[in-house]
Amino acid sequence: MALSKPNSPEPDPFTSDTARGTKLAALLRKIIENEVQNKTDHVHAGPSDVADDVIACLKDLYATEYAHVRPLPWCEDFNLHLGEVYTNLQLQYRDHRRGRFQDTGTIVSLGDIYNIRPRECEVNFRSAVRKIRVEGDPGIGKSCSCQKLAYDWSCGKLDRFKVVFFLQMRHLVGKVKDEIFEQLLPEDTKMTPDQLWSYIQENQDDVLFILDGLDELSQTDREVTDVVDLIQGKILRNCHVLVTSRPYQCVKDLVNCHQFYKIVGYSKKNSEEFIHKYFCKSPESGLELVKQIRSNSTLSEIVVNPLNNVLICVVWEDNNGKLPSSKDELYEMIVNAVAMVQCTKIYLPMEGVNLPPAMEEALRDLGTLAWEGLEQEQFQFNIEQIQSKYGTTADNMLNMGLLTRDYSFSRIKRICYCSFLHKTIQKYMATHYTNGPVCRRFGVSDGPVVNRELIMHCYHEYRGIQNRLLLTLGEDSRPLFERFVKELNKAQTDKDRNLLSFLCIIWLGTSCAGDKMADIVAPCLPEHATNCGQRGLKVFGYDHANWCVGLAHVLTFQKKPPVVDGACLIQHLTIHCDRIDGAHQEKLGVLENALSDFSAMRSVTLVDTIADTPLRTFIPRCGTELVVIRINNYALSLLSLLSKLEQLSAVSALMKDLLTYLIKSPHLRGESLASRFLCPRLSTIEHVEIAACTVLCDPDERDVDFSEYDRLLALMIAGHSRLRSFKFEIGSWERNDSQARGFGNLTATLQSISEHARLEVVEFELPGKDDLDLDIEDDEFPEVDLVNNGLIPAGMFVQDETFNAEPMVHTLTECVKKNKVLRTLRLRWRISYSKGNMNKIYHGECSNQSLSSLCSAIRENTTLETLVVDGLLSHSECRADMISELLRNKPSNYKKLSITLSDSTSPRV
Ligand SMILES: Nc1ncnc2c1ncn2[C@@H]1O[C@H](COP(=O)(O)OP(=O)(O)OP(=O)(O)O)[C@@H](O)[C@H]1O
Repeated sequence: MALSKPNSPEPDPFTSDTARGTKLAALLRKIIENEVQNKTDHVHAGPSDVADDVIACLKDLYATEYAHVRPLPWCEDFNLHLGEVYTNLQLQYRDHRRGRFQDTGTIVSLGDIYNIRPRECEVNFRSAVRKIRVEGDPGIGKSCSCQKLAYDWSCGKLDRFKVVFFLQMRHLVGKVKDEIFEQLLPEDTKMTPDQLWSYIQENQDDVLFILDGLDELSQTDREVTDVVDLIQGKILRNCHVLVTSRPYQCVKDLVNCHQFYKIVGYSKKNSEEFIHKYFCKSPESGLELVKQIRSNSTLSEIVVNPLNNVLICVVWEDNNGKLPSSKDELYEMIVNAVAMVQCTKIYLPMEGVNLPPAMEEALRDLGTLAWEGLEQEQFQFNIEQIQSKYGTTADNMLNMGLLTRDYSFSRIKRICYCSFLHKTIQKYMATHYTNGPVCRRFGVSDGPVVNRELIMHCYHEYRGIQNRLLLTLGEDSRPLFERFVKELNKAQTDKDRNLLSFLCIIWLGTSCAGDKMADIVAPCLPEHATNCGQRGLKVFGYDHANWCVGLAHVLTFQKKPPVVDGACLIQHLTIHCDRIDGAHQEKLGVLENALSDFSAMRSVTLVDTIADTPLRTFIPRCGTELVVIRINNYALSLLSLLSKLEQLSAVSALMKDLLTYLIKSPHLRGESLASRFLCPRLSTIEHVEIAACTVLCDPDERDVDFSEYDRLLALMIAGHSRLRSFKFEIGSWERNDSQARGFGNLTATLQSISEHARLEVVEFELPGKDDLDLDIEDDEFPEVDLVNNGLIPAGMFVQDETFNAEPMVHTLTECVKKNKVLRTLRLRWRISYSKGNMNKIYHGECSNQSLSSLCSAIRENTTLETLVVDGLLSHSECRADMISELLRNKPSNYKKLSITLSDSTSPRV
């Protein structure tokens, strides 16, 4: 370390002093000489001597002040010594290659991470591990573990490091170099910040920085500090850093850390061990508490969290064996106890068992403070601001004990601030002690009717805040959801009910604990769920994905028996697919999982499926009777529709394969097994409707012959053995390739229909022409002449194509002969001209003999009630006569019988 030389002595100002001044001069000289001597001593002390001084100061600090935790910071005399109460925790290690957390076994405190003796082959690897990230939920013991690590070092248990700096991120306001002095060292430290920094630079491998609570570093401080550079190795790259934060926070800053641990709290054994340590002076009481906790599953879960565990001990101790059954109840008891103590202190008489109004008011204002803090992710509050905002109530708020007063760590600029004694208590206060602010951001009011306008306004105006709040509160937003349900029950019209249920599901999907709160919302939702936005509500894109997640939570809850008596299940689903962004694959996966075995869903309507809409996500594998696919606003790509159809049949094809496999496996006693378990899971879809206004060919894809559709339609019909009705409607074909045939040849489909045992209604409505998008040369199609000759309307080109309808007429005949369940069969090929396009119009041809066979089959069929065949065959005198003859002697079972021929006088090119 480079040390500067002492300055040469200044000329003596006192040599010619008068006698009166001689005494004073001598005194001053002595002072100056002492000062110079001090400086010289200091400068002559070696670097390691002064470093030893810093190390001694740090060890002293960690062994005294930092050796205690104060679980209830408002109780100054309630300190627990780490050496007595620290209890092992469970840590998990994240395997970088697999990306999953695994139990660590031997690592039960942060010190163990450094004390593991590396195997020889790992030495190099371990020395490269310098930046360690530790995450954990609130109250799980991150700070406590950091304190213990520093404490252990002060006791000589971590001698692998010469120096350990423990910095709390919420107090960090400047560069690390200065913060070490601000937070940790006394004013008379023998080193300057620059000297200590040089020492650290020269001894990097021997220095450990413990950085606690990176998530608590404010945005403003983040801009001035270099702590993130330290974590990322941009400065002091060979120093060791252990940094803690709450889960999923500051991910970007921490992503390159070499190792990643998660603290998951106490094991059952640890939590009991802590209780015994806590009650070491009254072991029977500890034993009784352990017994009570063991018999209460909610409490057993709660005490995994060390903060909750110590609070339960306190409540148990203070309440003579009365125990809360949930975290909310526990906090309620604590808050009550704290408020009561305050009343006693300030001689405020209780009103029976109730708190006096002044104290109630203070609690409500604390709720408001808590809420406003959460809204801005603020956990520390300026005391002066509280005093000026809350006036006379401020004293009670500040002194009650729910807020801890603290000074900023800086010893130079001391600011007094306060914070809730724990962040989870801030959340609890925000949701329990305020009727106003939280609900107000969601438009939920105390009025007797739903204020629809207000709810929509809040959604538009405060969606960001709503989002943040739901994420921050987690399961603590239960009371908020209870309010939503109250509002839902107030709804008098379907419009209001639909709006509120839609938003409730979105909010559930936004919350990080939506799965745990679905029980509140699910019983009150209507039977029909849809993500169709309400008039006037502009739904944010990501909220459709949140809605999918929320719906998944509701369905998962509704699947579990026993569902609340009288509560209805969601039975109909309408999804506007174009609003769900395919980028949210993960969220769609959550819905697919929940929906796949949800047997109560009777109908699914998919509106405006787009190219990447996965049908399987939205159609349960069992129970659903009706599937409707309706494309209103989009011209659908041909191949996309093909793939949709394939998926739809794949659902049941898979089941069929499984069934066949089981039936063929004698050792499984397949048949009975299959009928008991698999048959009910076989596709239960009874009705399918697919309607698209326009089918387009993707410019990059090849056009496909209609026979490709025919094959898939046939497959689908055969795959859905319980199908009772099938409707398929396409407005128009738009094609690039004039060679590919668009006319609906339904040979395979009709074959499949004729063999189907249940199908009663089949309706096809298809275009009898293609709209071809061709580059038409003027001389090839002299439009003007045609128009002038009055053959076609202006701007339209028509090309006729003859189509061999013989096979289709034959299969139709077979179908009408064979099938005895079909009641309605409509096959329509419409021709409507569109301006400006080249139209290729199909004219079906077949022999008179085939048509005659069809007419006979129609006459002999006794089960059909409606038969319409429209535009399949082109006009000829003979065909027209045969059909008139049939219609004149219409058999009595037909309510409607109609066969029309396409117009032979269509304009010709
Ligand atoms: N290992 C432990 N042994 C004994 N008590 C513990 C332990 N860990 C935590 N505690 C108790 O739980 C309380 C809360 O723990 P701590 O403050 O470390 O949580 P945290 O994870 O840092 O929370 P936050 O994220 O809110 O800062 C401590 O004050 C202490 O009383």
